[in-house]
Amino acid sequence: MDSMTLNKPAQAAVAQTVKMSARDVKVFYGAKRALHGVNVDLYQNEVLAMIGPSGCGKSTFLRTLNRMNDTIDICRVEGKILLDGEDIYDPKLDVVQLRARVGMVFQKPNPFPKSIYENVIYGPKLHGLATRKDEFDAIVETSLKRAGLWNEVKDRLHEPGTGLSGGQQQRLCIARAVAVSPEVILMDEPCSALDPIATAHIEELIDELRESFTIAIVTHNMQQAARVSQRTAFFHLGDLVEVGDTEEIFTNPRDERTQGYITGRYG
Ligand SMILES: Nc1ncnc2c1ncn2[C@@H]1O[C@H](COP(=O)(O)OP(=O)(O)OP(=O)(O)O)[C@@H](O)[C@H]1O
Repeated sequence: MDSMTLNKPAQAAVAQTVKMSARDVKVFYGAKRALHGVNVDLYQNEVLAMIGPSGCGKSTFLRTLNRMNDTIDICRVEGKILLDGEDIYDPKLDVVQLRARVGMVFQKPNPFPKSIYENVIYGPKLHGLATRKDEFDAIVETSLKRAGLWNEVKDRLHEPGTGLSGGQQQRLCIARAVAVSPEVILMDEPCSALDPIATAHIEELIDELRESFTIAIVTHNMQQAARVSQRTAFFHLGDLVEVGDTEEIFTNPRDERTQGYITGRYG
């Protein structure tokens, strides 16, 4: 069912409200084609995991979803990416606004060299979401709470974000992403630079964030994909080979390439 009803509760993943759609998405770096025509929907209040061997195009695809590929000169995107049914590659579309609606968390925690407080209010300031100090204070508190970081930093909000541990920095980056109230959050291997405890913390957080956002996560870690996602997409050599319920993909994949990857035969 592709109803466009918004503000559904977490179990909406079952009802499958489509938030974003990729239609025959091809990506080229110069003459080289990195994606061969990807079709997939992202459902509201769902975590979609993207897995596959190195170089298969997972990150390239993730970056098409908020036009991060625009920053790469030789990169060209064909096909359609729809957000709430609207083409995000429409030339009239404001890319800064798009990235507020579709936020991103990167592999390496990358807080700005500013205070924890300034990191969180950076986006809201840029987008004019608040003007008064009490409004910014409220955004900082809510965002840090959502990112599971408030209790650890509430007494040192004006200390540098770069002084936090790696796991805390990544949660600060998540707080920075949620501070602008995005609808979709893209995560590109958000735990690969973190230890197992910090990783477990982020995974729990992803599950909580799903109640409010649509999440797409690229991961090399198949256990992580199995733990955090409701659906998984398997990419191979620029093709989206199959996408389905995570449990199904990991226990009963349809394609032998998926089977080969999840059983460790390659990748
Ligand atoms: N900026 C770029 N310029 C040229 N080619 C690129 C660029 N970024 C990616 N590619 C190529 O596109 C293909 C897909 O790369 P991509 O990084 O999307 O794969 P991936 O599945 O995310 O890999 P990994 O798991 O190693 O991060 C690869 O062949 C890669 O070399």
